[in-house]
Amino acid sequence: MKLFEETLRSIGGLDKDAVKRAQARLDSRMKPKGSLGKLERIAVQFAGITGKVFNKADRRCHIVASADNGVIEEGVSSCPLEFTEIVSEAMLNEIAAIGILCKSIGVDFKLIDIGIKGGIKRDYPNLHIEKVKNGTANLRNEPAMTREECIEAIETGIRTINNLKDNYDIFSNGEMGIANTTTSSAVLYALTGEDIELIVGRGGGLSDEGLLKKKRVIKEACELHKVMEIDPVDVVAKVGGLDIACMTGMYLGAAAAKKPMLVDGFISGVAALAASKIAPLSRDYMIATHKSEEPGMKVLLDSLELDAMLHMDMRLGEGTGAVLAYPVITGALEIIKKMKKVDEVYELFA
Ligand SMILES: O=C(O)c1ccc[n+]([C@@H]2O[C@H](COP(=O)([O-])O)[C@@H](O)[C@H]2O)c1
Ligand SMILES: Cc1cc2nc[nH]c2cc1C
Repeated sequence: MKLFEETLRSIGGLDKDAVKRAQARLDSRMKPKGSLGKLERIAVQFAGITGKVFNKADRRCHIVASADNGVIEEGVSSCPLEFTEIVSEAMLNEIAAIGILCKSIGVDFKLIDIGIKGGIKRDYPNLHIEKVKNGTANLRNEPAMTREECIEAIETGIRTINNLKDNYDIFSNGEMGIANTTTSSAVLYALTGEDIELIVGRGGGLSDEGLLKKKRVIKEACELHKVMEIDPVDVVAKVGGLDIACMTGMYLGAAAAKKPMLVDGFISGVAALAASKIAPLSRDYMIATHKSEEPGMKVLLDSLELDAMLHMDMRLGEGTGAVLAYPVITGALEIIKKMKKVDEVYELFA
C-alpha cells in the first residue's frame, strides 16, 4: 500500500522545456515541418520523458504478466484454462510468438507469474514467481479479487520496474491469461460507460453463441459489482484480473521512473487506461503501438486519446504488437539526432 501511494505521489508531468527544444530541433531539419508525423511525436515525447533531446532505446525490456481468470467457468473463452500455463512456458523457451520476436528484435524478455493456476513447473532465470493467488474468483458471482490483492499485484508491477529501471531505456508489457478479454472488456465498460456492443469481441475465437453469453456475463457482473459507482482500483479488483493489475502497476512504475512504456493490444491497453484513471499524468509516459483487431481497441484508444502506429490485423496479445514497434522508436530517436539543417546540407552538397 505504501509503495502504491508513494509511486502515485512521485508521478510528474513531462519536461516542457525539453519538449520545446526537441520540437524546435525537428522543425529546423531539412524536411517539411511535421512531415515525419508520428516519428516526430515519439522523439518529442521521449525528450519530455527523459528531459534530454537526444535519447537511446537500445536497452529494451519486455515483461509479460500471466494469470488465470475464474470467469472462465462461465464459458466465455474458446480456449482451455491450461493454455495460460503452457503458452507462458512456450514464451520462456522462445517458441511462442513473443519469445521469437523479442529474440529477433533484440529485447530482453521476462515473465511474471502473478496468478497462474498451478504454475510453470520448471525453473527459468527470467521467470519471476510473484503469485498473488492461484487465479482470480469468478467475477460473475463474487469480486475477482479483494482490493488488497489488487494493490499487491499493482505493487508487484511497480516493484518490477523499480528493480529494472537502471538497466533499461524503455519497457513494454504484454500478458497471457485465458478469459482476459472478458475481464478487460468489463474494466473498459466500467471505466468508459461505452456501449457494450462496441467493447466486447471474440477474444481468442469465440462462437456467435459464446459471444452473446460473454456480453451477458459482463453486463450482469458489472451490475452486480456496481462498477459505475466505484474507483478504478476497485474496478480492476472486482471485474479485472491479476495480469491487468500487474500491468497497471508497470505503467505507474514506469511513469514514476520517467521511462517510456509501450502499450500493446487490448488487455495491455485496458491496463494503461486503468493506470491513467488512477494517475492521469502516467499517460504521458505511454506510447501506443498497434491497433488490435479486438473491437474494443477503438473505444480504448479514443478514451486514452492515444493513436496506434501499426495496423497489423493482430489480436494475439503477449505484447507482440508492442515489441514490433521497437524499430520504429529507434528510427525516431536516430532521426532527431542525425538529420541536418538546410544550410548544413547545402554546405555539403550544393
Ligand atoms: O491483446 C489483444 O489485443 C488480444 C486480443 C484477443 C486475444 N488475446 C489473447 O487471447 C487470450 C484471451 O482470449 P480469451 O478469448 O480467452 O479471452 C489472452 O491470452 C490474450 O493474450 C489478446
Ligand atoms: C494459442 C494461444 C496463444 C496465445 N497467446 C496469447 N494468447 C493466446 C491464446 C491462445 C489460444
